[in-house]
Amino acid sequence: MKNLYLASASPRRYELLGMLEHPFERVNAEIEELQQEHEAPHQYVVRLAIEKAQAGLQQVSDPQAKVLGADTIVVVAGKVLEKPRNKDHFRQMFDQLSGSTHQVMTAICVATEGKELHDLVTTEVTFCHLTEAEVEHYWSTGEPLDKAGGYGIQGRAGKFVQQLRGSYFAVVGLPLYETNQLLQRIEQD
Ligand SMILES: Cc1cn([C@H]2C[C@H](O)[C@@H](COP(=O)(O)OP(=O)(O)OP(=O)(O)O)O2)c(=O)[nH]c1=O
Repeated sequence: MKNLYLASASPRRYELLGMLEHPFERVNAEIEELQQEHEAPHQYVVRLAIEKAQAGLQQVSDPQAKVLGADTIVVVAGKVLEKPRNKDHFRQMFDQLSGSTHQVMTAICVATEGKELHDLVTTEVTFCHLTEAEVEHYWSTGEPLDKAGGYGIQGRAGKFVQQLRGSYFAVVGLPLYETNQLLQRIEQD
């Protein structure tokens, strides 16, 4: 596959897309991430993935470009948890995550000149009950800062996960199977 671009600054997405073994370049796609009133979480995450792919497409001058955008959110009891702004915000988030099941939604979108395909992957994750000391310690590692829901399943938060139903890679930021399928479909259509 040629002319593939990844519209993401996420080091995780860069590494994961590399596993699909298609050569690609990175392109900048800064967009505003703000959930609108009355916008359901699944609509929100899909909209962001589409906006990232389209913003990336604007950046490249390649008419054959296929631009991949993705977005990940954590949803607890219907509410979206974004990246933690500070320690208090992080504590509030972990109050909800500790000892319960939440959803991680990752949307992906591939945009070309004139075509756009997207998909949504939802994974259920159950966290064990965490003590205040564990939550404090996890914050002090710095790992929560740049991650939706304030945790990295691929890192120190892996040990909090009692159960996962769905795609591990989608939780980390890029569902490998679904992304590969989307790239194949855009080639064929
Ligand atoms: C839940 C979870 C999220 N994350 C990460 C994936 C995403 O990088 C990030 C969610 O934020 P996003 O806004 O989806 O992505 P981003 O800002 O990191 O990068 P870009 O918009 O440029 O593509 O959280 C993990 O690494 N591990 C996890 O277990």
